[in-house]
Amino acid sequence: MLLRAHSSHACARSNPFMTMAGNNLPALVIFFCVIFTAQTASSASPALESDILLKFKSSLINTTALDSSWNAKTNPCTTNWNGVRCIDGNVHGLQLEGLGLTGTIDVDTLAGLKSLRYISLINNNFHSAIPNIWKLGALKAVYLSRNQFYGEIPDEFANMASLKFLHLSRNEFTGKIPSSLARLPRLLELKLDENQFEGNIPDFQQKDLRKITVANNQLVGPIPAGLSKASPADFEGNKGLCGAPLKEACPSANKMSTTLLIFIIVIAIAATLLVLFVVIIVIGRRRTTERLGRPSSIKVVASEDDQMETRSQDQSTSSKKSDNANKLTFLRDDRERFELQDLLRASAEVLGSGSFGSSYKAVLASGEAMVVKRFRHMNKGGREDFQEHMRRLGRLRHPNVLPLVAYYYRKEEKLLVSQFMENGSLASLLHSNKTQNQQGLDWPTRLKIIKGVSSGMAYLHKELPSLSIPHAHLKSSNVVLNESREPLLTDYGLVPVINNESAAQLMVAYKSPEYAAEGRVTKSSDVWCLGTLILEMLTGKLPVNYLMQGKGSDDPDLASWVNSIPKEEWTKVVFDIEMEGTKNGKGEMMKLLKIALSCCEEDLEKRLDLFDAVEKIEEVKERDDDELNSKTTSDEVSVPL
Ligand SMILES: Nc1ncnc2c1ncn2[C@@H]1O[C@H](COP(=O)(O)OP(=O)(O)OP(=O)(O)O)[C@@H](O)[C@H]1O
Repeated sequence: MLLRAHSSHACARSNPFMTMAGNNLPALVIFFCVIFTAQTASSASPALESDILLKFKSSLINTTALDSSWNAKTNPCTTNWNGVRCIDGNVHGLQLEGLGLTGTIDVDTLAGLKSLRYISLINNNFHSAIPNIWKLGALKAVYLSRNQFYGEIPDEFANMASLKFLHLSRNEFTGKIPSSLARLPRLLELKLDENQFEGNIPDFQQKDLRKITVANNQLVGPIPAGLSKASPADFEGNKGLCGAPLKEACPSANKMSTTLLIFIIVIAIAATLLVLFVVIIVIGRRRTTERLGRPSSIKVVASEDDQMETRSQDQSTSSKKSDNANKLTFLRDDRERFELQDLLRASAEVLGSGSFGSSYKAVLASGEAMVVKRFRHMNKGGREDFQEHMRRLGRLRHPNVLPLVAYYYRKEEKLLVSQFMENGSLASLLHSNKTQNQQGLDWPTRLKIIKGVSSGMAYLHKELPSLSIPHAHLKSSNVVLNESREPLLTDYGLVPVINNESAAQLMVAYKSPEYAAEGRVTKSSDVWCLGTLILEMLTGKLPVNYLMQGKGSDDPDLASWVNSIPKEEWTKVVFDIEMEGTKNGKGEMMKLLKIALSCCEEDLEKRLDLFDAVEKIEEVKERDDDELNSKTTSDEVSVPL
């Protein structure tokens, strides 16, 4: 309607016949105007969205990053307007991060985008009061962190019934935390840290609220009981806060009541018992260490297990069950077996502490090196479900999938054992500082690794079709390289045994845009991880945001970073300088870059399917393509995606 009115108006204004001829309009002009009006009305939706976006942009300042793609003559959803995300041809999200934007955020204009569900303006230079985003009642996610928004936030969120994610970290907000936030029915994540909020924390009771951080503000008073199980770090830096999960108890208003006194006595007794218990454990550990004759990091595992063993030796009535308790369960018949004790006796070295626990390298007496990874968050389902799933993983055989050799089950902790790969992880090869003699990874090697990884992924998706997401944790530290630098996937297929909450917090597929927007991962989330891994290999940049589990960094993901650079500059800016030695092949790199971007499409319907992605990756050649370069510059290569 709006557009139709505009068009008629424009027709009337711009046509000299109409003003000059008054009521005697020539029939041709009327005909032309009717046709023009009807045509523009029939294509109302996309044109209207471009008008709205351009109006929104007109109140922003410093929009150079948008100027080249935000073009009135094009459709924002079919011509990739920078930062505009679409679903079904309608604008679904605005992701304008790290672009140096400032000026006014015209929320009233955005209200015209009926499909808009999320807006991210992270890391810009906005310096104003908070925009009245509560007028956009259908938003699911609002990210305004790392700007200079200031002042009090009005208590106006009551109508945002769909809001799941609100990030306002690192601004200059003052005043109270709006209590209407505590009543939002679908809120999952609220980040208010590093502002100057004062007063009490409202009584958040939403049972689905899985993350709230108010660290480094000026809040006071007791932390509401509903948040007592959150991490203490999320409340630190507020001098006046007290109560769990912080250590500072809240002072009582009256005299200390008898109940409190009894409570303190009970705590004191419990603490004494705890100290005694710790002393016994320490003595036990010393005995174990003395018995084995050397200190080693894997003893952390060993000490508990050895105690179990000592206990079972002491108890002459030990049952068969407790005999089995110290046994490794092997998943393969095609290799020599060893005992848990062999691993414990072996010389051990800590490889690293990952998100789930530590990994150790243990060299057996035979000289073979194994990796033992401890998992602490593997309690989903019972022992039988766990064993069944391990057997399933143990049956997998593929040159790019590191076989699971054995496992050890205890309720509190599990150990997974696999073979150690001498060439280490792809992450360390890509990102560790190189000595003068060490060469970086050249283009053919990178392409070989990407092909191997995608082939392993296709195999997992084929063999584990019933898993909601067959890998779920694909990242460069979970790709290890054998002696010929063939890649092997690790830490795959674990979603059925990892606790839901830990999976959501720790696994990289849960950092995908669909999880942020809709709280779900799918098989396509693996494709997003594959795309991100390829971008990491092509750019040499770490995907910091998800590797840090969203902590301490609001950096854009790699795909958004690449998309924020004008296409003409991709060959100069995007590719890792370590591949500079590659004389030709830029066209092939460009093909792979485009495939990776299609794997990282936010719109699940547009994102490549895993098998299609793998097929396209297979088609990229390792050739040194003189022929290709003589015909076309790398920027002109068009990929049929
Ligand atoms: N089989 C292996 N051979 C050689 N290095 C390995 C092997 N398995 C793991 N590593 C390396 O050991 C280090 C620690 O691995 P670990 O899996 O504990 O943590 P991570 O991969 O960094 O994180 P996450 O726990 O999220 O998977 C990593 O650098 C990893 O690449």
